[in-house]
Amino acid sequence: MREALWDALKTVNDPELHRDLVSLGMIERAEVEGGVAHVKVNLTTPACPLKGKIEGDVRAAVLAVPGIEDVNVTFGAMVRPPAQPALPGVKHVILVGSGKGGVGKSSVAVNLAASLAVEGARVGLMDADVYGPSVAHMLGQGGARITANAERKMLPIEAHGIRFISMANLSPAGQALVWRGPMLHSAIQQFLKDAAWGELDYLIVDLPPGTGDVQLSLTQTVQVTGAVLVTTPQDVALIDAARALDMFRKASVPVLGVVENMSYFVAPDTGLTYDIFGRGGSRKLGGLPLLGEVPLDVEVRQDADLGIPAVLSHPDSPAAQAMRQVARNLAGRVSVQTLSSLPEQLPVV
Ligand SMILES: Nc1ncnc2c1ncn2[C@@H]1O[C@H](COP(=O)(O)OP(=O)(O)OP(=O)(O)O)[C@@H](O)[C@H]1O
Repeated sequence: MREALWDALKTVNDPELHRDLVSLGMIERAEVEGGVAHVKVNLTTPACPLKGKIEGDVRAAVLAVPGIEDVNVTFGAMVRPPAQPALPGVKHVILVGSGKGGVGKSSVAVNLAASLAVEGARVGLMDADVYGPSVAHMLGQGGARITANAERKMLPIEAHGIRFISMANLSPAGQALVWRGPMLHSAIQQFLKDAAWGELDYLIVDLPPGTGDVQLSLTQTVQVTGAVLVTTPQDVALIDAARALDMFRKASVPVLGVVENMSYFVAPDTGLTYDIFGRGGSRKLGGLPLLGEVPLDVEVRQDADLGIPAVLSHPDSPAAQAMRQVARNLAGRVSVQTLSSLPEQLPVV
């Protein structure tokens, strides 16, 4: 019976990886007791966007085995590291970039990090937007100061389940930075390598807008899993987003997808939808996977100013729901990219 159960599980494919759950090492436990099958699936990310589909497929395949009357499916999750992890203890470094400023890149980075943390992932957030660091403010920690541990490594600040480091927590408030390329390069290196990040599944990096020194430094300092491009749908933002896309491609950084922010607006009084910047415009960006369309929502702005990500303070709002879906889709893309480059038969984790 046990063998028949495993054979049935071999027929269930991960919908994105198009490989069966057994060869992907995702079945942690599969037993039959008194006609009831107990199956534990170890997902490749706690933020798996296809958990419901996988559960349905497992149930259907297992219940087709003669003698099995019921099935109990449980889930665990472990984010798989790439063949070469980004930093010791850090599995994936994900850059969040934009061509144009003010399109909501930091808002997306903060809400992405908070969403992944809510799903159960260990998440860090590095504010590499050294000219306009806003992450600390958006997490309600603008006044906090970074301290060092006994090994003289910077200790990330913890807020809302996220460990983060921002220049805003190092330099006196309100002072402009006038650093040039080499100084920026060493600051970025220190943020990455001289910080006690600990064990992280995802380190999200909020880049400055555009295509400059910081972006280059980052891609040269660590093995980056990929980048997310944030844009609004209007042409003037898309032109700059295309430049950022070109930069990532030249630096051999895979672009995992695009987030269309301020995609549309639903009037709270009438319920009418307005495509203020031309919803769907980001599809013009050369066939990149669309991770999600986030509406303009006054709560996103208010919550950022109050220092609590919208996905935490207004989880049911359409913008928060869209951000949560962006995070799941991103986590799915990271898993696909990581597992498609690994060998045929993977060990069970
Ligand atoms: N979906 C949204 N709905 C409403 N307001 C938003 C939304 N996204 C971002 N904002 C607001 O727009 C402004 C710019 O957002 P944010 O700072 O995240 O952009 P950015 O692209 O990181 O900017 P910069 O170029 O300064 O780094 C902020 O006031 C933010 O609260």
